[in-house]
Amino acid sequence: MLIIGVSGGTGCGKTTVVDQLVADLPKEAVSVLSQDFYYKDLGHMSREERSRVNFDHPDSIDFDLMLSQIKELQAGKGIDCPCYSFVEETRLAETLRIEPKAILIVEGILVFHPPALRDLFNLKLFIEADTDERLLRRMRRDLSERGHDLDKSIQRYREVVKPMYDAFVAPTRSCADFIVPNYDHKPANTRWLSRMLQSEIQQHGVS
Ligand SMILES: Nc1ncnc2c1ncn2[C@@H]1O[C@H](COP(=O)(O)OP(=O)(O)O)[C@@H](O)[C@H]1O
Ligand SMILES: Nc1ccn([C@@H]2O[C@H](COP(=O)(O)O)[C@@H](O)[C@H]2O)c(=O)n1
Repeated sequence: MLIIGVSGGTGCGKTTVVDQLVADLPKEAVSVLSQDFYYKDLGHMSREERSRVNFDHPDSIDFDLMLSQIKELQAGKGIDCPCYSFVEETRLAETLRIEPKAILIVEGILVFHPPALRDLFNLKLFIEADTDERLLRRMRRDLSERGHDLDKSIQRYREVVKPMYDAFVAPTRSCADFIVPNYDHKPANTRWLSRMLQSEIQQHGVS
């Protein structure tokens, strides 16, 4: 199994780039894991308490579970991974079945932070967009999809998102094999990677 890590700051376009790659590859050959699936279960907290959690700090993610599930996939076993609601800000009761395939893409702002996870990747991509553009994309998404209001979104960005990006995300840029630009209305070029992965699949099969 080839494991590809995709990281970069919030709003840089990780999901967009991963979707592009998945669309270019046979669906039986690729599965995707998002770091977001592994936000810790905060079901024991009130909505008010959850809204004060720092969701950009590595401690907010259950990296132990994430690592053990990736290792299960590597061992050829399917996993039931947790599902997360951004609106409820906690884990949902349902799980998502993911089967092992030839290529596993793992994406998230902090996936290059824990050395044990970083070292599992055969290829590391860091997606890059201007900071102001990332902020604008994020605000639009927070308001339209994640149930945040404007004040909450601005406050979180100032107090948590930006300082945590500087402390935990930006320093991992240098460990990436490739920096992939994804500027405003200039979609990232991922054709080179799709071609490389297609030839890998042809040589080694889909599972
Ligand atoms: N090159 C681009 N130009 C304009 N908007 C983009 C571009 N890439 C992504 N977006 C938009 O920005 C938002 C955040 O992108 P997304 O892929 O979800 O980022 P991430 O997963 O890194 O947080 C989405 O609404 C997406 O459609
Ligand atoms: N309840 C939550 C949990 C996380 N976030 C934000 O999501 C960002 C990471 O996801 P991306 O798709 O943007 O990479 C992270 O910056 C958290 O602040 C949230 O808003 N609410």
